[in-house]
Amino acid sequence: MPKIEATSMNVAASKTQGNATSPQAVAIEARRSFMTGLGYAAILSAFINVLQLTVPLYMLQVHDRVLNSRSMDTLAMLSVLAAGALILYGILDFIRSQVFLVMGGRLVRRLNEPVLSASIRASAREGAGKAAQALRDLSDIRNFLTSHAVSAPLEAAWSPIFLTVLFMLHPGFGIAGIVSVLILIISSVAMDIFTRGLLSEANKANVEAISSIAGQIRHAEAIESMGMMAALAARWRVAQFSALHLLETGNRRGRVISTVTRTVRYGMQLFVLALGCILAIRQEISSGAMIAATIVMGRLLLPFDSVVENSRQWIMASGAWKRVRELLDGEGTERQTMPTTVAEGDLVVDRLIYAAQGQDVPIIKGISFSLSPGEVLGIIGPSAAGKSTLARLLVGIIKPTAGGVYLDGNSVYLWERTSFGQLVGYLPQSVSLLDGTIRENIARMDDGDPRAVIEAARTADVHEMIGRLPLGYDTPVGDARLTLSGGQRQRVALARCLYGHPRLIVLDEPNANLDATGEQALIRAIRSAKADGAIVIMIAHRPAIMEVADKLLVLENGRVSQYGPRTDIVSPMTGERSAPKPGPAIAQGGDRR
Ligand SMILES: Nc1ncnc2c1ncn2[C@@H]1O[C@H](COP(=O)(O)OP(=O)(O)OP(=O)(O)O)[C@@H](O)[C@H]1O
Repeated sequence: MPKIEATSMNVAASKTQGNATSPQAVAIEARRSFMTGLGYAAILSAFINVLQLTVPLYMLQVHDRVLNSRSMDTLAMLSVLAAGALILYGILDFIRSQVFLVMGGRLVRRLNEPVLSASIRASAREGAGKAAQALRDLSDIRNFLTSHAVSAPLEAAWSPIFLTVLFMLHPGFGIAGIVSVLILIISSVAMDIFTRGLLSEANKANVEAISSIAGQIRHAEAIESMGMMAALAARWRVAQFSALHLLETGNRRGRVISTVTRTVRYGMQLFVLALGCILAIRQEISSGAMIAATIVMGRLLLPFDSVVENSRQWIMASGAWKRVRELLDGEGTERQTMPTTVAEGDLVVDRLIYAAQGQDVPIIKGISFSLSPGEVLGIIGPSAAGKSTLARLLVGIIKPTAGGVYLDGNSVYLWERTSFGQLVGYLPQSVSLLDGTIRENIARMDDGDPRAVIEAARTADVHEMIGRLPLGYDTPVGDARLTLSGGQRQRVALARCLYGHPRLIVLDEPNANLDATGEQALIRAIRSAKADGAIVIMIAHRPAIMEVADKLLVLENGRVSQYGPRTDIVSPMTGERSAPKPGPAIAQGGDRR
């Protein structure tokens, strides 16, 4: 999504740009706020656990006091107390659920925009489709925080309350409780050891498989027309197979452990009942104590069982959080946060070198040139010479490995993105419109001033075409809709590029889909931008539009082979030489790899 990056069309992302908080700081703050919420929930859980003793204590009292004394007053008083305690329990349980709800909502609200911006940037940088996964991860984390799985460990942490009550009822119950808890803790550790790795791998494989297929589905026309469906389905099966295999193995192991755990839990409850029975027969405890101990034992073991049962959700949620953190940590704080909205000066490309991540051989191998406002530069060269990479460097999407691109003295890469977007128009090689109306697309996904929208459309010579559409400027467009032809899309994208009189315009093959009329309109648009004082850089294979260029730069294998006034350059396309002249030194800085 390079064009989004370059023109900062994303309103949501843009709003985070203005404040100085780094994505990492937001993530740390979100985590801290989560831990604070967890602290409150833990305190509430202590009271909730105490109040869970209401039913066993009520039973104990009814059995031991009311049945012996046959006192209705005592029963009424105990019932009122128990009802009050249960109401309080309900209220606290509700408040605890709200704490998790608020925590989940707050976490998502805080991280939504940084994660969206980071996803867009990661996609622009690395073409990483899986960056979009982070947004799904955030939603999964929120769902996890509102599920029961999250509170189980907090309840388990307060198990000493129940153990104390069991010891008070009889030491035998207490010892049975400790043994049961130890067995369940061993179960949950075993669960973690035997399933965590598999489930994390399965989750990772699944995320990668879905990201990859989601990317392929976008090319539905090619898949359908050229019968690639079967081959694609086979690849999908293979990708899914490995994820499913890991998932099934992990789940099977988990199922065995949780079945054993549950059986142990029920067994220990029965044991406590039998023990209570023996103690009651020996008259060491009352029958009420026997029943109360059974219930307390059930309450003691339930959260441990729940921890084992829900461990998969914990593993998935921690995987999701890890991916979100990695995305935000990879963001870096290298962009400036101060908006700069003025750029009256030259564009200077200074000894620019760019090597893709993990590649030793640079794509751009030391380029230098400069352009003044009102100058138009045409970049030509064979396929894979590095023209589009240079265009992406010129609009600050990717970070130079060495050297830099400066507009009015400011680095285009470091520039705060929203203000930079207002000064820049970029038409990427593969044009895509965003989901929204034509008006919104031209106005860079804002409502935009209608006069400015129409002015940009007129300059791109697309105003009349839009007028003939059923809904005019309100016509919905986007990659998913086939409302416009390739040429029409390119011209709407050109209008978006020209919107707001940008100072720097970079056009990557702007005439690729245009007919002769469209090409003439494009030439008029470039002349108008030039007259307006903009710096225009255009990349083209077809020579027709180069007539509007003041200078030409011939790029070959990442190096400038010729640079100078248009009339002096030998065209690699036609082989014509207007006025022979060697490429000037300014066009050949940096190293020569
Ligand atoms: N992210 C990347 N990782 C690795 N190699 C890359 C990356 N981006 C571009 N390249 C390589 O850099 C070279 C230049 O690519 P680029 O798209 O800039 O060429 P181009 O001159 O615009 O080509 P064309 O005229 O065909 O569009 C190509 O060999 C391409 O494979």
